[in-house]
Amino acid sequence: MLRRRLSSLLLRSPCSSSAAASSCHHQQQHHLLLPTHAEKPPALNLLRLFTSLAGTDGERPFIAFVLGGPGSGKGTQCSRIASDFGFSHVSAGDLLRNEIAAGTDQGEWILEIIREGRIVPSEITVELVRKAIESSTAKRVLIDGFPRCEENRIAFEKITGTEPDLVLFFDCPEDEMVKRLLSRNQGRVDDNIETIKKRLKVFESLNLPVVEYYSSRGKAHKIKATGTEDEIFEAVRKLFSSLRL
Ligand SMILES: Nc1ncnc2c1ncn2[C@@H]1O[C@H](COP(=O)(O)OP(=O)(O)O)[C@@H](O)[C@H]1O
Ligand SMILES: O=c1ccn([C@@H]2O[C@H](COP(=O)(O)OP(=O)(O)O)[C@@H](O)[C@H]2O)c(=O)[nH]1
Ligand SMILES: [Mg+2]
Repeated sequence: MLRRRLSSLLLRSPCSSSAAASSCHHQQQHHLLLPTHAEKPPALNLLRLFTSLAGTDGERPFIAFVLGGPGSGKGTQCSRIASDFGFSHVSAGDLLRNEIAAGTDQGEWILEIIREGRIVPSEITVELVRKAIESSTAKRVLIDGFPRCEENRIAFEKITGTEPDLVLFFDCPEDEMVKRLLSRNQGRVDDNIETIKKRLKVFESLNLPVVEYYSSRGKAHKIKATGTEDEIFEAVRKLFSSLRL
């Protein structure tokens, strides 16, 4: 059943759901990132694969993707994992907000996508994430809030030639996520009820399939994301303590 759903997901266009259709309106221009099985990664990217994710000792860092709905507590728990387990914390959302803060045309365009709760094209995010991993000196890296959809995942894996070692999934009920986002108070353009509703739809239709994909490969670990921050971190700590890092 899961396999049937996965294969149908992988066979169809990565942005074919209604929520995705609007999120990937630049799909035509990004044909190189689409997951046609016959397609080979561009030579330049293949070259990068051997240089960009390797540290000075020639090994890439341990990579954990941290996923969960908006407001599920990804950022909060990532900070704690980073300080207790020596991870570098790369937040894809923060990387995009840095682009906005830089005041470029591209930043303005990203702002509109975020304001509408849509997903920024992989071409931009994968490069930001790749550069952040490359410039980190840490041996362990958390990628918070990425990949957001199958297209992101496939583009990342193609361009970097690597898969995450672990995927953490914070499982949180929608009403709790909405409550947390409405009281986050960070002045974010997307923490309003209209955008939150769209983000929840995008999460369910596009991000959950990524979690299912990694579940089917035995890489995803689900953490119950309700309760206090401390309670949730206890479950996280157990998992990370059991890893051979
Ligand atoms: N366990 C928790 N209980 C209540 N509020 C929480 C909990 N974890 C995080 N929060 C708060 O909820 C909001 C969203 O958390 P955040 O870590 O930013 O989530 P995400 O990165 O998944 O959107 C923040 O204001 C944060 O302080
Ligand atoms: O890989 C990513 C990460 C984030 N976003 C955009 O940035 C917003 C905020 O992401 P962030 O992870 O900061 O939100 P959170 O889930 O933490 O509330 C998302 O809704 C998307 O519009 C994106 O397009 N691609
Ligand atoms: Mg966050």
